[in-house]
Amino acid sequence: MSHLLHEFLLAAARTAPHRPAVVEFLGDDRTRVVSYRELDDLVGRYAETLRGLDLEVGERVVLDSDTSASAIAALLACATLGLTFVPVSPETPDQRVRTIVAATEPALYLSAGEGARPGVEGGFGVARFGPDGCEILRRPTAHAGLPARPSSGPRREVAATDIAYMIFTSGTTGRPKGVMMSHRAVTSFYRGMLTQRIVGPHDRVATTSPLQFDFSLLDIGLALASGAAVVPVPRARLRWPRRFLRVLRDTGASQVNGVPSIWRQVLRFEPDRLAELRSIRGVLFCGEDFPLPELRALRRALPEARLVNCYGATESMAASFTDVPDPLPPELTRLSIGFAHPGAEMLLVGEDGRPIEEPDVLGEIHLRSPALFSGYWRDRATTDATLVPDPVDPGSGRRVLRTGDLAYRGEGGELYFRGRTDSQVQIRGNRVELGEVERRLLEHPAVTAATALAPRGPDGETELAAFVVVAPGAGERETEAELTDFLAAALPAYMVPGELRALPALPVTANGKVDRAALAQLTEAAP
Ligand SMILES: Nc1ncnc2c1ncn2[C@@H]1O[C@H](COS(=O)(=O)NC(=O)C[C@H](N)c2ccccc2)[C@@H](O)[C@H]1O
Repeated sequence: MSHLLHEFLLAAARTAPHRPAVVEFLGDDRTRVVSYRELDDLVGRYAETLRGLDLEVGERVVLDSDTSASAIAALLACATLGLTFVPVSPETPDQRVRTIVAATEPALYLSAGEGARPGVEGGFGVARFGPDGCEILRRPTAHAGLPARPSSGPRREVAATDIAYMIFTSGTTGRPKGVMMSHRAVTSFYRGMLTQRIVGPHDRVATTSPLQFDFSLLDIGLALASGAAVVPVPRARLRWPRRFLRVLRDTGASQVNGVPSIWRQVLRFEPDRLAELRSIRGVLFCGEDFPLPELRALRRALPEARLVNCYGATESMAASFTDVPDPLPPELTRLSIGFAHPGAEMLLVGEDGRPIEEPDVLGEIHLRSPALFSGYWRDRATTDATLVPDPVDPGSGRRVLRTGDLAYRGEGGELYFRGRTDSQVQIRGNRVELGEVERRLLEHPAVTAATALAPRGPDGETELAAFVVVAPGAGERETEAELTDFLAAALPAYMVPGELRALPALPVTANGKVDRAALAQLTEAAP
């Protein structure tokens, strides 16, 4: 199997060209199937058009689209030419696209729509792509960003260490960081993922994440590397439980991947309709803790499905795949993130820099893996703070990924996620792990989802606040009052939120994670 992304993902085009590679939902009862042969042909046609621009390996291409057969062909065409694609999607605000364009100085803006976003200026070329081909609307005026190569001609050979894509994550500093992932890192991760045998050639993998989120790239890799089909779920259909389930039914989806929040409204309002979808054999989720009451509801609706908790960061695409216990023991209060996929290792490191082997001791996860990113784009300092010397042998020169995630080991050595290092807050001088407040809230029978945060109040004091979603039928106001007592009965006073509110739903970010910044704005402490 090749170390190059496009060869790795199109291998099935040679062995099973007629099998479906992408199944697109066109509207109720109407789908469009694109075979591996057709996908491969589209990649070839796009690559031929892009080759005419005479770009060099390593130049950037901003790829602006929803997930679709054409978008998959576009990213594979970029990979074929060694062009680094930078995926953005309709959820990416124009301002953020402008920031990404300014940072990456792309040679080309490749869009499924009408071209570059309003206000996005630069010497880059503009091209539009679709099922019928790729059309150059404006040639690049300058190949920005690459040092001139006086001697030899432009670089054409694609090496596995070339950067396949760059994903911009909103760094905690607020300035987005460009995570550079090489062909070798991505295909190494895909190999590790394939050992889990999550899907086979007859599966149809529903992907619900926007192209700007690398979860979508995991889904595309999982499907295509397994000879299965990708089923892009239109984003607008995710918000309506019945419409979402209709897409899964009409496309014959057998695997459904997404962050926990995609299930929230389905489990609340349409659990029975979900239970009717016998074709669903597997669910994979990632990105944040899946609230256990909701996970139990998912298990009840899909008793036969394999549920996989996938943990990891964009800097290595992911790191571990852990099956949710079946049945889910009633007394279970925490989900394991298990062990790293074969070929990788998650170390726990204490504050003293020493590796932790014994159970029940909190440490920071450090990842050893062939899938590690190549660094943050033009940000050496942040890269060096993240790709740190191997804690087992600092003098060796080897580097590992410092994840910023806290965890502890269970009796069998398996890991349990315990929040981010920056989710440890000090409340009136006491250390508080926000996850602990959330877990206690989730133990209340009326609570189905909970988020705790510690916004800084107007007086500079850090106040504890919590937001919950209560089960249908549980009164929101009385539950709020009851919950404060429920927490006070189990937690020290400084861990009881001063503000506790029930919401019909938790706000989520474009990637579907709970939007803590939006919740902080709702608190009384907000300026
Ligand atoms: N299963 C988890 N439980 C609990 N906290 C988690 C979990 N998966 C991540 N996280 C958290 O999310 C952080 C990573 O955030 S991220 O860089 O935006 N990347 C992602 O969220 C998605 C990630 N690249 C990915 C893509 C595809 C499959 C799996 C994972 C991790 O460091 C954890 O803090």
